[in-house]
Amino acid sequence: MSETNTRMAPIVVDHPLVQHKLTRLRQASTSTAGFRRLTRELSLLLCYEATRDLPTEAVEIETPVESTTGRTLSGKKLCFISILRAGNGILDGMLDLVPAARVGHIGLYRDHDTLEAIEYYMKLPDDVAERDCIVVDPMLATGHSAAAAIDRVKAAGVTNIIFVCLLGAPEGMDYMAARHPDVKIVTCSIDRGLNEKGYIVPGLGDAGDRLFGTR
Ligand SMILES: O=P(O)(O)OC[C@H]1O[C@H](OP(=O)(O)OP(=O)(O)O)[C@H](O)[C@@H]1O
Ligand SMILES: O=c1cc[nH]c(=O)[nH]1
Ligand SMILES: [Mg+2]
Repeated sequence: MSETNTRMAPIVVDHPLVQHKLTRLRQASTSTAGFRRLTRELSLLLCYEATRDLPTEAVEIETPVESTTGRTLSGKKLCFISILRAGNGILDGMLDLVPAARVGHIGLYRDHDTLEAIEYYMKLPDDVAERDCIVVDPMLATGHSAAAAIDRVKAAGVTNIIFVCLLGAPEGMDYMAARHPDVKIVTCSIDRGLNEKGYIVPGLGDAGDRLFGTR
């Protein structure tokens, strides 16, 4: 996969709280309830980073003491897009921080043999093209799922997209840089690579199964 010059550098959030929670999340001994809670907490912290460059505007307000000028969010409204099913684990924390955001869903699963993304569902808000979008999925392994989801989001007319994940592999980072160099990636870690089954190593296992207790 050739590298492009316009590749946007990924943001790896190395805050001590993030790294502590990520380590607990990785541990095989962490329960389903613990995994879900840690994912939600990490999502809040990732959302904080992903929204760092949102534009703001000055507004005049009255505090109980005097008039002052504050800043509020301006510009396009937000839409979170969850890649089902594991993306829903991230969505909860994001919505805690931005409760007014609209939400889209794209259903994809990885074919275990080919590692290609197979689509089974899509529902985006009617006005998605007028919004900035944050696409969420805990794992960026080969990058096939994220790239396929972002193809769909761009086809719906969205021009400003950020991808948020808990873990990325270098392979997925390269694939995204080639397919969607304009998309900023925010993650807790870029791990060593992929194993022969396409799992991130050291990773955290199958995020969907660990979130929903399906295996
Ligand atoms: O980068 P890739 O190689 O495409 O792998 C990442 C995808 O794999 C996982 O989903 P999975 O297919 O396990 O579906 P699930 O969320 O329903 O468990 C994960 O949540 C990503 O969507
Ligand atoms: O390690 C991985 C790779 C893809 N999907 C997961 O859930 N985990
Ligand atoms: Mg899964």
